[in-house]
Amino acid sequence: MKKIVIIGANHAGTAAINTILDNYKDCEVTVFDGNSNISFLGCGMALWIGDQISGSDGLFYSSKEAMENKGAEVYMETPVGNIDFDKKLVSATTKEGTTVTKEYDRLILATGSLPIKPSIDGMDLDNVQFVKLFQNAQEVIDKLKVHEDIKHVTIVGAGYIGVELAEAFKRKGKEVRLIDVANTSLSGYYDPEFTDLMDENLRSHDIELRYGETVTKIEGNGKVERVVTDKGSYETEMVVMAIGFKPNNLLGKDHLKLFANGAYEVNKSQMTSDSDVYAIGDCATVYDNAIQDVNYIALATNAVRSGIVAAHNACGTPLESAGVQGSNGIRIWNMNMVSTGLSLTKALKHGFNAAATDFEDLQKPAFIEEDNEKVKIRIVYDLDTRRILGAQLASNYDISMGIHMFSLAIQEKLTIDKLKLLDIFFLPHFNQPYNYITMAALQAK
Ligand SMILES: Cc1cc2nc3c(=O)[nH]c(=O)nc-3n(C[C@H](O)[C@H](O)[C@H](O)COP(=O)(O)OP(=O)(O)OC[C@H]3O[C@@H](n4cnc5c(N)ncnc54)[C@H](O)[C@@H]3O)c2cc1C
Ligand SMILES: NC(=O)C1=CN([C@@H]2O[C@H](COP(=O)(O)OP(=O)(O)OC[C@H]3O[C@@H](n4cnc5c(N)ncnc54)[C@H](O)[C@@H]3O)[C@@H](O)[C@H]2O)C=CC1
Repeated sequence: MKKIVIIGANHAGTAAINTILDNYKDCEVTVFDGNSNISFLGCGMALWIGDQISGSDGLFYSSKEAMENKGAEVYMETPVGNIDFDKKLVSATTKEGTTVTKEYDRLILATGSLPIKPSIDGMDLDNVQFVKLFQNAQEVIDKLKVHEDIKHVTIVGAGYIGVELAEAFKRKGKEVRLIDVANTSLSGYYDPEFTDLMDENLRSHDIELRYGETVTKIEGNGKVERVVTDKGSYETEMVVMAIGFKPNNLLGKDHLKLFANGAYEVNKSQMTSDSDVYAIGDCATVYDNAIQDVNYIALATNAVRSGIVAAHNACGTPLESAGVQGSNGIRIWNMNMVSTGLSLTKALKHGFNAAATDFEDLQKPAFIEEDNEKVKIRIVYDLDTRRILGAQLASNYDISMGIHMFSLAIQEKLTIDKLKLLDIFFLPHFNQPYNYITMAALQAK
């Protein structure tokens, strides 16, 4: 029996565990997780806080029992404190204080990420919240219920979590302020032509936007009373920190090769610099097809795929990841935005001789008078190689499926010219004969 130990049983860990248990009967699987729950979908947090779903039950898709029923030995609330990589031993302490030591043939690290915590005064005041775990969301919801004096919430970080939570708190009837060091929301994913649309959307729902400001301290008397930035001081009763994740590399940082931000560097088989150790999900790097190099992109989708890849390799079936494009999407009130690969801003920063081709039109012919919305598209490409580097779409119409084609185009190194005469079907219920993808591609220089 091959002994496989998996540390971390959230999205990446669960995918690896299930892949092993479903496909390899000759493996002994031991799982450790420091938390009390498995597979919490953080993507549902804003929906839960904003009362758009009835509760948190549907936000889990696996459990200790489900894994045990398939044959795994699962230790919950049992953080691993030490790994002896030479002797291949993992040691953890249970909630009751017992030490469990397990030997491994292959180890899979799925320890995820931790929210970035700025070193500023006031971080330990009451009502300064982080939003990563199920328990974090529960705490926010409980506080809003109990403390009716929390009328104003300030969110630091206008990335994906910050923007989604701005809508959620507004739906809860709170006054909401969004602060970011960047000059727009979602600056890591979209160009200003798109983020301007989102900011207009946020402003029209009375979200106070404070961009280009750095929070220098949080003040209060036991609990939060105001946030102070390099440009002003603002009264508030709750501060939510959402300024990104850092990889949780605590267990392997002194033994394994690390990426610039501390993530475990892995090859396309998810193998680390120690050939018996794999790393998956938010604690590991990805191969980014847009820049054609190793990168760090923390997304649940990457976590799941990397878990599947590592599981097969750890059990002896060679399988390589196809790489990723960082495809992502967001819906705020009725506005949908999706992107993949590089924005023009990012492409230029990476040194590409990049250009963008834009087009805006109705989704369907103008004679369709109902359920027909404007769509804005941008395709980013390399003027030297003609390779497609990224795409962005925005609309009140659900254009989400459109981005997958661009994801594949980047993965397969397609040129913008190949897109110009691509066979795209037409039916007035869906689109136009001169549809915006063709039109944007035809206009490329
Ligand atoms: C609010 C929010 C919304 C999000 N929305 C989306 C979305 O819409 N789409 C998307 O693709 N992504 C989204 N993400 C990102 C996504 O949740 C992460 O990319 C994903 O959780 C990564 O999964 P993971 O299993 O690698 O790591 P994690 O989810 O961080 O899990 C790591 C696990 O390891 C355990 N662990 C850590 N250290 C130890 C130890 N020493 N011993 C034992 N166990 C340990 C932890 O308890 C945890 O269970 C969102 C994240 C948040 C917070
Ligand atoms: N829809 C989706 O796909 C979602 C994905 N996620 C993923 O989860 C991860 C974490 O999300 P976020 O925390 O929102 O990270 P993020 O990277 O999306 O956004 C962080 C934001 O914080 C800002 N920032 C950084 N330092 C700051 C500081 N000191 N003060 C003020 N602002 C600062 C950045 O400019 C950026 O806008 C990301 O990888 C994200 O992609 C999260 C939610 C939804």
